[in-house]
Amino acid sequence: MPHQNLNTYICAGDHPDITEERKKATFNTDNFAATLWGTHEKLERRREIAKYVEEHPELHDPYPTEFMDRQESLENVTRKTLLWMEHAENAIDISKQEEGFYFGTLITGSQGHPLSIHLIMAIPALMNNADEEQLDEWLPKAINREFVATYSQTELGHGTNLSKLETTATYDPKTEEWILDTPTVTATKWWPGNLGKSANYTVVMAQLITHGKNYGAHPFFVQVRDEKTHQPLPGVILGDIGPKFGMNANDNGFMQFKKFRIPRRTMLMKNAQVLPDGTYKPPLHPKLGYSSMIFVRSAVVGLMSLYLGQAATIAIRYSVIRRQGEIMPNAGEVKILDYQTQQYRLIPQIARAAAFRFAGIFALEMYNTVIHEISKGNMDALADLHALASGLKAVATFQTALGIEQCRFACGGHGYSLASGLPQIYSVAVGGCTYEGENMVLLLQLARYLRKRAIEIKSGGPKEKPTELSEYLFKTSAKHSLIGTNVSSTNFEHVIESFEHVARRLTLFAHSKLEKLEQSGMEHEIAINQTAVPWRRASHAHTRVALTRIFAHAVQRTTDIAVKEVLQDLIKLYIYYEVGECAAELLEDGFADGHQIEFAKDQVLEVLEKLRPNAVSIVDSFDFNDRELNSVLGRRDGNVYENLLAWAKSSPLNKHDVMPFHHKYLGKMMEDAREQSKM
Ligand SMILES: CCCCCCCCCCCCCCCCCCCCCC(=O)SCCNC(=O)CCNC(=O)[C@H](O)C(C)(C)COP(=O)(O)OP(=O)(O)OC[C@H]1O[C@@H](n2cnc3c(N)ncnc32)[C@H](O)[C@@H]1OP(=O)(O)O
Ligand SMILES: Cc1cc2nc3c(=O)[nH]c(=O)nc-3n(C[C@H](O)[C@H](O)[C@H](O)COP(=O)(O)OP(=O)(O)OC[C@H]3O[C@@H](n4cnc5c(N)ncnc54)[C@H](O)[C@@H]3O)c2cc1C
Repeated sequence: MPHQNLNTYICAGDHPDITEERKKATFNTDNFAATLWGTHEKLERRREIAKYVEEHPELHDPYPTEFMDRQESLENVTRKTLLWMEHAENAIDISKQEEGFYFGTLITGSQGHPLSIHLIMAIPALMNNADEEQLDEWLPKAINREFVATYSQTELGHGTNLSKLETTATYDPKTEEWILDTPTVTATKWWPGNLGKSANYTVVMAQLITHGKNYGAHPFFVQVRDEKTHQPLPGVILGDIGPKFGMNANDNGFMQFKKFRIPRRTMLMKNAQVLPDGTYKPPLHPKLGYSSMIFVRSAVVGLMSLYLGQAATIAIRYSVIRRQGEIMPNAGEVKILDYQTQQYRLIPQIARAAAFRFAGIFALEMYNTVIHEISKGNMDALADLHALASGLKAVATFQTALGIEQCRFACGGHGYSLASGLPQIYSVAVGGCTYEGENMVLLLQLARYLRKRAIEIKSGGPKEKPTELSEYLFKTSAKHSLIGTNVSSTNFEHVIESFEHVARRLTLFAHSKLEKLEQSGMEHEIAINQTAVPWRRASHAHTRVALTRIFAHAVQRTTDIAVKEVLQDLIKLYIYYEVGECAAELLEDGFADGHQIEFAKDQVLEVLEKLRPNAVSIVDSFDFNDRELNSVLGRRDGNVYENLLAWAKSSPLNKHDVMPFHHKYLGKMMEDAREQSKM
């Protein structure tokens, strides 16, 4: 029997259709929100921070940013970023990263801001690559914002293949300086966020050459603009790369160096060093310089949960106030969420958002543990972390992008309007498929890891104790999948074991294909490329196992019984939906049969029906406020139509009833035509 008022958002003045939904909640939305955000205290802090932002109008946009041109939006977001920093001491506990991130997001929005890369990449890059003396010099200034830094790695000609970056840093022992140079057009740095106009310092990845030998790409910390005039320094050419698909409040830039000289100690020397005489000292691990990329990859998984959760919140709220068509003739128009197809499109997105939330927390915790171990000289877990972060980043960003598009489609015509907020969320989220390692490339990095495990399996077992998320690779499967034979609404172990079977089989399949090609005389690298598609499948399957295991642990740990019940419904949906996604792979070796796939599909429909009454309350539990959602369709009060009209009226085009150029063109055209017809 549903309880009254378990959804803590019920308010007078809300659209009656959305209030009716909230009254159906079977759980307390604050308790669910506390599970997602960590604790009740953290949830309370979110709300206090949001209230602070509401109460300070100077932190708001003067009018919708959708109506601004690029220069206006850059100026607006820069103004707000400064206010974010000024107000931080009053509004948040600045020692807590998540409070800073939330406060910043509420103020600056989702399209980027001038400190985006300074905070997300430049500071982590300094922390991971600068030695103690360098850190003492630069880190306090970076935190104090005495300069704005970015991270310049990608070039016009190369992004993925770091080994072929063309920017050079050639050491001159006579002056103890590096000479930075952009030898070709394709060596131009291209993409770094905030490099175009905002940043005056940057980490630069360049080929390190000393005594005539190239030691590969290494990080340098370089001043590129005058601290007073902000003009590019002589020998540095800088600019903005122009409008993009999204993130247009971010000035992604280009940069060229013309034999630009910088001191020896601008090379970041925590890992590798070059002595004054030019002697090169290699790092303990060749990939230590890539650590800040792993940080962002880990953080992006949680970020995707926010984007997908926001899109699902918008689409689900809208789907209960939008009425269109009838299910029973003459029974009145139904809420579009009552259509099974609408539920099938939207509710799995909530389940995925929850899965990415828990995986994001897991990945960042693992990152922190591994970096701590590295600081003690222990590199053992770096490869595991790189593999896991690569797989999770690739799968979460891809599925988030697809999921947001589903949410947009599900809102019909209004989803296509920027008033819905959905195109903006999509355009930002889909960037995650490319930045910080293109997804396919990252899945192939995970495949390298799986290949090593396949070799170990073939030679009798793991060389070292496998991680919790890879030990299944060394086990043997049951003869036949147990999907549907051990039906319990709360235990999905048998389904996860089926996913493990698929991942193990696809890994061994790709490996045996590779071996066969090699045995036929094909070179190893060519054979790797000839088996890349099977390896990609194995990587995706392995990541599915990780996502489901992490989700299942999180559900197990949940203590609030009513919340746990909803999470159990969500994981059930997540897991059986995934069975549908990998049905071909379960069937192709006969591990599962058609009845079992049919069973899983039925489970999806059954649990969708069960989740339907709780749908609004579940998205309410993500606890996004209207400022964060920036969506007329996703308004918490459900009053969509009058606000769509108000939004359209605020369009600058509607300042004039007649456009100033009307009589010059269309007016004249019609007038001329009328005159002519009289002749
Ligand atoms: C107030 C406070 C507020 C606080 C706020 C705090 C905020 C906090 C919240 C933050 C929210 C986030 C917001 C985001 C916003 C978006 C911003 C957008 C940013 C976008 C930035 C970028 O976009 S920046 C450029 C990234 N550009 C790449 O990402 C290139 C990819 N390209 C590669 O990454 C390499 O090119 C590639 C392929 C590995 C091959 O590298 P390669 O050729 O050197 O290596 P090989 O493939 O030959 O592999 C040789 C062996 O190295 C192993 N290995 C390789 N990598 C390894 C590694 N990392 N660690 C360990 N091991 C590694 C491998 O596993 C092999 O191991 P083995 O031999 O044992 O198999
Ligand atoms: C919004 C955004 C923000 C960014 N911010 C920054 C930043 O702050 N700093 C920075 O330095 N860079 C930044 N970048 C650049 C980004 O990191 C690169 O675009 C990304 O790493 C991909 O590299 P690429 O563009 O060279 O793509 P490519 O490598 O050229 O990829 C093109 C295609 O080739 C395929 N491909 C490439 N190599 C392989 C391979 N080995 N095997 C199989 N397929 C392959 C890819 O899968 C893809 O399909 C940003 C990019 C975006 C979109």
